[in-house]
Amino acid sequence: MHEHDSVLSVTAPTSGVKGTVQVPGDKSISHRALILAALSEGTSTITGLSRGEDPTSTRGALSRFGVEFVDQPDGAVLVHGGLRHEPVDVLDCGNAGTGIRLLSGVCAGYPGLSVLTGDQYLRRRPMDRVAEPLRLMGARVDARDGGRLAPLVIRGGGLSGITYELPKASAQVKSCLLLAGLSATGPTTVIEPHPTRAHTEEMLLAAGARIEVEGTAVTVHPGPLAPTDHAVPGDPSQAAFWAVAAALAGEIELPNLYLGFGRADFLGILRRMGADVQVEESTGSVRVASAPLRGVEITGADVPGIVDEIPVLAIAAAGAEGTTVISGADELRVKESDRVTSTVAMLNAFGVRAEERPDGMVIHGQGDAAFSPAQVDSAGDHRIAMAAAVAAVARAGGQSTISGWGSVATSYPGFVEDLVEVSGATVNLDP
Ligand SMILES: O=C(O)C1=C[C@@H](OP(=O)(O)O)[C@@H](O)[C@H](O)C1
Ligand SMILES: C=C(OP(=O)(O)O)C(=O)O
Repeated sequence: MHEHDSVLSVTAPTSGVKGTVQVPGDKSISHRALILAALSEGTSTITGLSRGEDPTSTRGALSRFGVEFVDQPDGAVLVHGGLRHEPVDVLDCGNAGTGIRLLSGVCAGYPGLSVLTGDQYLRRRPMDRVAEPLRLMGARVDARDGGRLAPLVIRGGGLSGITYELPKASAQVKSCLLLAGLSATGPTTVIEPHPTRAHTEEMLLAAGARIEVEGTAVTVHPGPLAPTDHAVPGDPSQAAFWAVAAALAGEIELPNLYLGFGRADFLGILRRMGADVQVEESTGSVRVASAPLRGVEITGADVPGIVDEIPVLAIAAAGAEGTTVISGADELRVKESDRVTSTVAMLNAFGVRAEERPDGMVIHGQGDAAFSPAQVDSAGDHRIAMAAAVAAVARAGGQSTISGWGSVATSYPGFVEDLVEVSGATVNLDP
């Protein structure tokens, strides 16, 4: 896997953005579709799968268990599921936090030895959040740095169900424990401090698992999964880049998005800022058009629903009138980069005044005033890179450069093509 060090130069026209973008298949749902299909005995079909490097790493990891994936000419993927043997090699999860944490649950449930690792960014992210509860279920889990960092070594099997209160809201940790719970003795209950995206419990239910949801408690009962056909809808967190570009300068249509629980809250934030947002729930279509924006307050209860969209929402805040204060967002510090630091550094590079706080940031919006063209370092983080590209085409005249552009391939390999299509920007990619 590359080290994500290419440089994108973007020279923005002054006409803003216009058009329709079909964003890639949802990354969260793609990881889960691959995992659930792999866990069921029989053949599942996945359509609309994200071709980003993150889900592709999950697919590669599952193939180490003997799961077969067959690409069809029409883009669908057939999955001949069933974990046939312990993984024959290290599971390289690449850049994907979702991949390594969900797969840890799978490995804990499988009676064999698994080693999970990832790239330099993933190896800095906390894994004790899954290691500790998996140990409580009876898995033997060891990891670097006193059990905190990947590589992780898991000796799975023989699990007992537990009731576990998550110390922090995390759909990844919830999902890890629910997946492990499929092969435990007795039920496993996960209690969340704030509700998070519900893909795992919804998709497990569709695959025949016994799932109970009561308030913020989700319980899974052990049992086999049935092969299922998964149609992956468009990724709302990728649509957020175009929604912010449109809110600042233009108009964009975004068809076929997942707008279910915990994923579309950025649209509510953009509305609160004053953007013109139209949603057609039945088709998952969203249309966003520019309007004068104003600063908003974002607090801890908002964060799980917009956790991945904050870097690009910060660009909207930078182009708004007034101050935006984001608090309760300390989880941003343990993503692909420290997104409090990298988002503030990106804003400052564009000439926008913004300061870090321990659990968030303060952004001094500059209303209609243009941003300065910038040299931005993505810090190896796809969302920082794409948010910077949005700032460049929506508000910064002249040429901006974004280093570490290669990280975008983890989630949105076709981003540059879509950027050129809707903005008419002149781009140059220096590998
Ligand atoms: O479950 C998921 O698919 C995800 C959960 C979130 O992470 P946390 O669970 O760490 O909050 C999110 O940031 C990530 O991009 C995808
Ligand atoms: C945090 C993200 O992903 P992950 O945790 O899967 O690396 C993301 O896509 O913004």
